[in-house]
This record gives sequence, structure tokens and C-alpha cells, in this order.
Amino acid sequence: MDTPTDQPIDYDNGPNEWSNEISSFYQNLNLDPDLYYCIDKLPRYARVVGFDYRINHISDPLTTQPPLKKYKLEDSKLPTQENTVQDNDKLNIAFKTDIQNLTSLSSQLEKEVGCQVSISNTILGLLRISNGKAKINSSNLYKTGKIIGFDLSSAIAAISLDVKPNDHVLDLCCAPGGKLLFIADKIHSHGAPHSLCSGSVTGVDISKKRLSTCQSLIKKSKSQSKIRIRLFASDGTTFNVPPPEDSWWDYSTLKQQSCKKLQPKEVPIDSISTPNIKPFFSSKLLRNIYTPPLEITADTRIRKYNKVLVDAECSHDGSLVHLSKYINSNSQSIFGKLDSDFLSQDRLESVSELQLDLILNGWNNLSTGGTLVYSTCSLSYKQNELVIAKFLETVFKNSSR
Ligand SMILES: C[S@@+](CC[C@H](N)C(=O)[O-])C[C@H]1O[C@@H](n2cnc3c(N)ncnc32)[C@H](O)[C@@H]1O
Repeated sequence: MDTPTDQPIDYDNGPNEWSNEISSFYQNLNLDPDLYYCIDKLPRYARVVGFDYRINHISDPLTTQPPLKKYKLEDSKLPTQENTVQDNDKLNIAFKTDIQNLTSLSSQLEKEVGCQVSISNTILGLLRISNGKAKINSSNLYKTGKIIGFDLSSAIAAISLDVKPNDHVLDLCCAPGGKLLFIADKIHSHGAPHSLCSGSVTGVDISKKRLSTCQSLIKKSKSQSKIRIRLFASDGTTFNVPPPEDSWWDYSTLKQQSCKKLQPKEVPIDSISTPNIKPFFSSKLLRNIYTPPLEITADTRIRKYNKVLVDAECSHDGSLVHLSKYINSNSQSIFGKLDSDFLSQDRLESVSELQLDLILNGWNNLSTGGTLVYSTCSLSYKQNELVIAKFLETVFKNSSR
């Protein structure tokens, strides 16, 4: 994990009235209460748009050679399967090019924001900006769509899905869409959709308001990866729309199969394979998906998602950014307000029930051999370990998978 800061913690100038409450809350969770004194000292992160994000296995990217066994290019970039000398050369060249690009972007950003910027040693494709308050949105790199602010923890959750270029990904609680766009960008870093890179991202959220924000984010994005995205305003605990066909991107096949002209806004629906639900937002190609009647069988629902992200609704108590809004609000009892808004017993009970229902439905939508990631920004046992324990108990009781 990247270290938050090299500077000593300034306890004297730390927050006062809320600190005891927060400290005891964290002590009860066996966490270091000093975390909260670090708020102003934490770095921030930006991701390089269109990068093939991956775990950074090396400590010093500038001096170390890539560990070739771990550093594998996706199949679409490297069709030869064996790690021949030639392949190793290609890996080395690709790796060096990536590092050169990241280094060049780091120095550009450093000049623009006036503080130290380095390549994240956790995830390749992220830049670590030493001053957490640096205004990256006024930099040219942001304005020209080359970088975008993104939390390291969000990147870790999304990268854990291990998304491949042909994966259909379901993001069950997607708004406002930071991880959704990150995943689409990762897939799209392998080029425009083609047979070896036909991945798509389906985002679902129950809140239309938050989905509108997500839609604006997608529209504002300068990345072409938006062609791979569709959004549904739906309850993630019951959502069951299958992923698009692998050939969704091939407009000519699509036309042949349908044997009729699709109107731009037409969404062909059949009762078995595509439940009657229109996307809230969709790229034109994904909107026109047509499932050929021949393939409609009782087991059409076997077509499921390769990867499912359940970034569940939660009490937000683990998000420093979220808590800092309370801290800055001059409230008398900030923790009390946080407690009533997010941590009250009633709310915690209902939120953990919702979390279990979400992860169970994520599982229902996951294909055999796929990967499901469950994440929250809470540190509470009830919303994390206990949800997972109940989930495992339920699925292993009821399933042969
Ligand atoms: C932690 S946020 C998701 C953040 C998002 N993944 C991102 O990276 O930007 C949780 C989201 O879950 C949504 N949500 C709450 N209940 C839901 C449900 N039953 N089905 C789907 N989404 C739900 C909320 O509207 C909220 O947008």
C-alpha cells in the first residue's frame, strides 16, 4: 500500500471536538484511531485514462525489470502463448513504454499542480499526488481527458475483478460510476471492440438521480470506452438482464441476424432472454442488441456475466473523505450526526440485509468460473465479514457450483 505521508502527524492542530468519539469508535473496531489525524496529510490519486490498469508488482518501476511471469499482456495484445525470448522482448518493450508514458505524465502533472507526483507503487496506471488538496481538475491533463481523479481504494476493488478484454462485467451498485468507467477503460485499452476484445459493462443502480450523475460522467468522459457501457435503473437485488451477445459490437452481423432494420431507439425484447426492461442509458450499439430467435431456449439464462462487482450501499464510516465533510460542517457533535444518519441500529440492520440480498443476486448473475467482488466503504464487521459469512452459508447450502 502506498504510504500516506512522510511528514510527522501534527496532533496539536488535529481536529478536537470529534476526535474522542471517532477514536473510541475505531478502538472498538481494533483500528488505529490515529487514522483520522491523517485526513489532511493523505495523498490523492488520478488514473491515466485508457490504461491497462494492473497490480504493480514491482517496488521501483524506474529501476526494476518487469517480473515476466507475473507481468502478462492480455491475449489480444500478445497472441503467442509461449513465453519465448521474442515474447519477453515484447513484454519488456510494452512495459518500458508504459513506464515512460507514466513518468512523462507524472512530471507534466507535477509542474501543473506544484507538488510531488509519482507512479503509484500499488497500481500501474495511477498517479500518486502528494498533496491531497491538489486541484487536478484545473490541470490541462484533466481538461484534455488524459487523467481523472480516482481513489486508490476504488481502484483496488475494481482491479480485484481481474477483468479480461472479452469479459462482460456487471456493476450492481454502479452510481455515480467511478469504478464502472475505470473497468470500461481497462477493457478498451485493448482497442476498439473486436472478436478478442468484446467486453462490455452493465451498470445497475436503484437511484435514478445518481444514475443521471453517472450518465453525465459517461457523456463527459473523453474516452471512447463509453461504447461498451449500458445502465439500468433497477433494483440490484432482483436484476436479471443477461449480458449482451459477444457479437454486440458487430453491426453487420447484427443486421443480418435481425433480418430487419433496427430503428436507432428500438430495443428488441423477447420474454425469455431479455426481460422487459429498457436501459436507462446505452451506447447505440448496445441499445440495438438483438437476440436471434434461434438461440432462444429455456436455458438462455445460462448466459451470465463473467465478472460481477457488488460495491454495496453502506454506512460510509470507513470513508475519510465522507467523514471529513462532517468534520468540516462545524456541527457540535459530528459523530452524533454521523451516527444518526448512517450508524443507527435500525439503519445498520436494514443495510446489512440489503447487502446480503445484493451479493446473492450478484451470485445469481455470475457465470460458472467467474469472479465476484464485494466491497463497501464501511469498516464494520456486520457489513463486511458477517455479510460474506451469511452469503457463503447460503450459496454453499443451495448450490453445487
Ligand atoms: C457505494 S455507492 C456505489 C459507488 C459506485 N460503485 C462508484 O464506484 O461510483 C452505492 C450505490 O448503491 C445504490 N443502491 C442502493 N440500494 C440499491 C439497490 N437495491 N439496487 C441497486 N443499487 C442500490 C445507491 O443508490 C448507490 O448509488
